[in-house]
Amino acid sequence: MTMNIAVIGCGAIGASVLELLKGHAAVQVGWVLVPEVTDAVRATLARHAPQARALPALTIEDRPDLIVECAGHTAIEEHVLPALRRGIPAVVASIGALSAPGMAEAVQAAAEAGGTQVQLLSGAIGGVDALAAARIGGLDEVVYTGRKPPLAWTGTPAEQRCDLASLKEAFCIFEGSAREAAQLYPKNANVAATLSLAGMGLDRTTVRLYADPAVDENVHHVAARGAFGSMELTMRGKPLEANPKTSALTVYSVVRAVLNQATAIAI
Ligand SMILES: NC(=O)C1=CN([C@@H]2O[C@H](COP(=O)(O)OP(=O)(O)OC[C@H]3O[C@@H](n4cnc5c(N)ncnc54)[C@H](O)[C@@H]3O)[C@@H](O)[C@H]2O)C=CC1
Ligand SMILES: O=C([O-])CC(=O)C(=O)O
Repeated sequence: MTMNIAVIGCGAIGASVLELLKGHAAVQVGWVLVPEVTDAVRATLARHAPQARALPALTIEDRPDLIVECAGHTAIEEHVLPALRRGIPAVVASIGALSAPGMAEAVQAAAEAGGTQVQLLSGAIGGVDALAAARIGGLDEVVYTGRKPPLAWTGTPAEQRCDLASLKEAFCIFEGSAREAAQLYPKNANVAATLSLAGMGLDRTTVRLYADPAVDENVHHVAARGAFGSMELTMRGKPLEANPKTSALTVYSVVRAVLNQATAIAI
């Protein structure tokens, strides 16, 4: 049976997800939710998902089997909560949205009210499975360091901390909790929120963010220790051409999650 999904967002991630799901036997994209149906959105749909309807929100008649959020923090309140309340399951990329006061509780309440589930994606990071398992035994420390080229921090508070264009060496633009990082850098610190929700929580996970002219990838480093032992992981994610803030692995993580819901064996 074909699963009929709604994709929220048609930017760098959304468009690539549509491209990868194009023609897939198990999944059809029936809806693409965007604030405005621009020429760029129409062109993307014409290329990759001509069967999909682009609209600003689902109507009560629209009932996808799954909604797939790859839009931004505001999409959680706008689209994910109402869908969950209607019993439509969701997969979510903008995990940092759960750092806003009351939002994690609101997501949980909406899923419980609808008798459904929301999956928080691993996105640009790996090792979330290990960290979430390690949490069961007890964690003592989780430290996340995110390092991106200066350009990836344009349009963020980093611009007030340094002159991104003239940086000659790595500059620490943020040090603090994952909660604060996710609030200040909603397009760059979703990974920090994911690791903290899997591990020690938004307030006890140490986060350092760097603008680093020496890297041309998005470098994510996690160090954790606890009853299980310790782990250390470095991801060097290639940025998407359409958005240097976002690593390509995020797209593959979205597609993996969708296919895992649509196929007999999930991995
Ligand atoms: N978990 C992870 O590892 C990562 C998560 N992300 C999340 O994914 C989001 C999207 O990333 P990109 O595609 O690179 O961004 P983008 O800026 O290229 O595209 C965002 C798209 O979503 C649309 N959009 C924004 N707000 C919306 C709303 N409330 N409802 C419907 N559509 C909306 C925009 O119009 C645009 O089409 C990021 O803002 C971030 O929250 C991004 C990178 C990694
Ligand atoms: O895509 C990435 O490298 C990570 C990212 O932007 C985020 O954590 O929000």
